[in-house]
Amino acid sequence: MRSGFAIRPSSAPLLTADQPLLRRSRGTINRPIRATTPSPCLRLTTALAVRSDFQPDEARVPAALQLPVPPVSNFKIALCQLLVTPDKERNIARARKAIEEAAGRGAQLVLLPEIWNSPYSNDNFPVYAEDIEGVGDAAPSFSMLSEAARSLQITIIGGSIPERSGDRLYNTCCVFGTDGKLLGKHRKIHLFDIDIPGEISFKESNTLTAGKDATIVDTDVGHIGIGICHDIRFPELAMLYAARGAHLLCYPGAFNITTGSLLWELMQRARAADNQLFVATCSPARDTGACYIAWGHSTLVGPIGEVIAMADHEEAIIVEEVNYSLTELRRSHLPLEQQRRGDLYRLVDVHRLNSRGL
Ligand SMILES: NC(=O)CCC(=O)C(=O)O
Repeated sequence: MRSGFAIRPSSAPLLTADQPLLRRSRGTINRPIRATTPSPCLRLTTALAVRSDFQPDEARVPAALQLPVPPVSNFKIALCQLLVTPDKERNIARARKAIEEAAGRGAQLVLLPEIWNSPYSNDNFPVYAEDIEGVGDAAPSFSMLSEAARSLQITIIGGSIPERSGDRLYNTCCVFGTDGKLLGKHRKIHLFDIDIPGEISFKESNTLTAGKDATIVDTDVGHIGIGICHDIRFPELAMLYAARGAHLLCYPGAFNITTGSLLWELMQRARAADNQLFVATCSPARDTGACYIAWGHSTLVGPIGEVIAMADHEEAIIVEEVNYSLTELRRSHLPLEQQRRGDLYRLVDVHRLNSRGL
């Protein structure tokens, strides 16, 4: 272990590719529904009626895009669960070291936590914010990520940092390609405003402005839909990414210890299972002395909602394989896309509808 990060072996997938998806021996799955076979004529009528009613293509407006062939069939992803301190320089140096270690362990994609360069608080956001369109010293976190991606020739989803743009602040995730260029930028679209008396009260909207765009980035390791923490609670965003042909969803996130235990894993597994794709999350490590205590437990989830690897709450680097053939396999077992009821419900991708042909 070169850097002193705790490395936790990944837990085994709940199901592997050669295991049956559903248990066969119990329940009603294999039981005949009818005691008698209906006449061929009746069967044909039923089949036609079902087909014309279902309209699966219309359940996504515009219609879902075909899943593009990914540029790689499998690759290693690293989730760098970092301890965040008030010392910004230290945070940047520590993140750089973690990225290098992850690349040394074969990661082609590195994911960092939400707000990793600053303590997570409304007082600190303006102090640690960077103007990522500025040059040189204006954005040391941004510059480090770009340099690391280029020199290590990996893709980096740079967690998030407070971004200053004019007189506004955003919670922003920058994605860098293997040449160090910025491929895309996601500004958190669902701000985290919560008030559970006696437990937790936090209002990101006191200092931050919500982003206006869903962000899907075309990288060397596939089409990646980006959300930041609270964004994961909104299934529509993940569905929209899936309909735009995402291979993987990445959520830098800092759930808290009140909601984290019940919901952090559940949200990730639900987004993965709903959409039959991989979901990766990355949290800061837990610091019980901090004003906001992160839940930790950065996770990689596979396309039936199975946990492939999960950190505990201390600092750690998880390096794990993403194998896209599993996505194809799961979708062939259970073709949800063809079973949708466009006659009953629809998801409208407003931007794609308006811009036609995204
Ligand atoms: N930083 C966040 O968005 C936290 C979200 C969270 O904890 C939740 O319960 O939602």
